[in-house]
Amino acid sequence: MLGFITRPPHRFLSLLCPGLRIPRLSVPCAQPRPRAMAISSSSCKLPLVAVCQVTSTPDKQQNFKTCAELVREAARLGACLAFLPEAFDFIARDPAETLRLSEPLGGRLLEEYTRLASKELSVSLPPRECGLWLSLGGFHERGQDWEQTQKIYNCHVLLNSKGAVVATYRKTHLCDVEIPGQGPMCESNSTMPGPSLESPVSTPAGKVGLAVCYDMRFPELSLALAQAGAEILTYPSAFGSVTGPAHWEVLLRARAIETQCYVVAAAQCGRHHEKRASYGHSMVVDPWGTVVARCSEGPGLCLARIDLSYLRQLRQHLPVFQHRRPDLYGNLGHPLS
Ligand SMILES: O=C(O)CNC(=O)[C@H](CS)NC(=O)CCC(=O)C(=O)O
Repeated sequence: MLGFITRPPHRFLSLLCPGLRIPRLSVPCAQPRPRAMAISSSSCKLPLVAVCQVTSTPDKQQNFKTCAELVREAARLGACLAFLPEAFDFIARDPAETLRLSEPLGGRLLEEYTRLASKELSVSLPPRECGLWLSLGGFHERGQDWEQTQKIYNCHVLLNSKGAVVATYRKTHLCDVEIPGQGPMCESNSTMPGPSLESPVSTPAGKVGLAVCYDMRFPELSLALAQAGAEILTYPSAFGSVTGPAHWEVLLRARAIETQCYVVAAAQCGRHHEKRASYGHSMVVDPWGTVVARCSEGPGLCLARIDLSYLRQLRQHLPVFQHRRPDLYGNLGHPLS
């Protein structure tokens, strides 16, 4: 069976999508393929997810336009769940601007996204089995304590296909780092750390565990989510351009291998303004650690199918969760409350 594990059949479903203007040809199952790429009709029924890559700027309206175009494209291509990166709403020039541009969850921007997610069901799209869910990976949220703290939360919001907020997770590890060559990041200047983890959420693609960007450096969090039932871990990001080449893919693949989850990482890319750029390289990693989809340079999206029977099989063949020794090192990532 090892051969099966190292070359899972769904590996061939990975799609490399060259940017926003995806040729229709890259739609899975939409065209004849060479034999090695053949997709059985049953794999066509596997849920398709879309990972969107953008370059947010301080211009909220323009950012929404770009994201909405990608989300519509994802829906048209048959995705049941689309992922947007951290700071999909905007990337500001300084903490004061970040605070000024922020909104509460009940504000206008989320209302627009609600309309976007739910509208996609009713307009003249081809009928789909699933609606379009949206992972909004890192909304600058004015929380209930805004008046007292004058600080925001970095909030990962999950909308269902009716546009309802089904889960929120507020980034718990804030990125206060000074990497030579990258410019200092001090997220806590404007942001409060979230108080708790969020239990994984059932979606049409599988059970999604919510995290944000810098959280990926803390395997305790991913283990906690996996032990709470996550099948897909999400790390919407705005990763730095120095740490990116060194750590991004290694961390994401490590999180996928050790939790035996799919890992979906929608990323910011390119130059946001004169002071800031991000690494890009949005990707989907399967539970074996294979990168099954990745975005090319610049704004765009890539697609991947989520095969939960493969995930379960892998967990049976390689039962690391049964081999843990909490008696030696404690129960890292103990179950969520
Ligand atoms: O600033 C905003 O508006 C949104 N937040 C972010 O972009 C955050 C904090 S500055 N970025 C990261 O966490 C990058 C982590 C990273 O690059 C690493 O772990 O190496």
